[in-house]
Amino acid sequence: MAPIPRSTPHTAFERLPLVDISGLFSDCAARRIQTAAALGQAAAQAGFLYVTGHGIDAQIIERLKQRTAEYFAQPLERKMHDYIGLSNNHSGYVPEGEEQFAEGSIDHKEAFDVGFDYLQTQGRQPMLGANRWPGLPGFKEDIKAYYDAVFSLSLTLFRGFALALGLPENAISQWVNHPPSQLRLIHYPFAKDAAVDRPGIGAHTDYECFTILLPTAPGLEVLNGAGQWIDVPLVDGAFVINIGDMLEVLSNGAYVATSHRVRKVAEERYAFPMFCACDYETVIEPIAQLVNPATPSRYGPVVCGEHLYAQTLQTFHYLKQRVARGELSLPAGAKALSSFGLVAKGEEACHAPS
Ligand SMILES: O=C(O)CCC(=O)C(=O)O
Ligand SMILES: [Fe+2]
Repeated sequence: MAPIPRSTPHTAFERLPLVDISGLFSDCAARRIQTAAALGQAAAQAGFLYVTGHGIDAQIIERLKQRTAEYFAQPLERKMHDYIGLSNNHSGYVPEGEEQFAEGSIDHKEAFDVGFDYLQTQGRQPMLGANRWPGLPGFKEDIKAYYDAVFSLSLTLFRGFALALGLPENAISQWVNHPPSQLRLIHYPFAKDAAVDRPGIGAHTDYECFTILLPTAPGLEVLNGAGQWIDVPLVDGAFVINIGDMLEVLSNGAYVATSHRVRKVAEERYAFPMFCACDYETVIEPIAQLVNPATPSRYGPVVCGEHLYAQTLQTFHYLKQRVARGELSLPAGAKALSSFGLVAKGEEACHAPS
């Protein structure tokens, strides 16, 4: 799908807006609506914002950071026991170079991908099943505690975005029961004397509805409406939220997926994006109430899980090999990479995985 003009262009913001979302947890509908309006305004103007008042326990966050640092400090051969290519549902360790968006471009990062941990046998999908957990003591418990906390926050945000779009509060969250939403634990090593100066992650938009990101150091940059890359410094106690391709489609372009990238790190850095999707079989297309003669439908439908899987099949080495060997094939009508969202002109266009 060719990029289309934005209905709501991003502004030339110089810093990300900050929204205190504590009002979304209120029993008072008027307060929820008021807070949702602030959330919607930031989503429309920048597509990227800080949120405070999210209610996630600081200890859960501390333990996530600690377990992640312990995990990546292990020798490579140990981490390769958890190699993502050994899983049936795309969870596990992602070594540097495993994921490639364009020939020759390798991001300087390693990751561990954690899925919804869907334990039922019925309804399993390529990106929805039981996680491949490493044996490291405490890892599963502490990472799962963070996943569950952020998943619950995502439901509150789904309701907030629905309200902000003038829809019933459950208009989107009704499709979020056991989605292929992935939490990535990312490690950007700092190699002061590295011969090759490689960026952390090239410019991209995220595939899903939105991402709840926790970074541990600066390095993230976001493209504003004037085409400038804006720094995202850390704000104590805040998460960074960004709109992804699928909320752009559901909102019929009211919110636009914002391009972002991670520059070459100046210190060791970790980042924890939680990519918030809808259930696998959800048809992602502009929500009917947002389509009218003044704002006709701007996007065709895609099936949520199939779209994520198709993008992943085209970027992960182990999956590309399985496709090449004829063991797997792209879902019918799969879109090429970078089919949604608007990426920086002249930048290598790529999408982050999910
Ligand atoms: O490391 C970060 O701050 C952002 C990571 C990111 O954009 C991604 O994984 O999609
Ligand atoms: Fe991203």
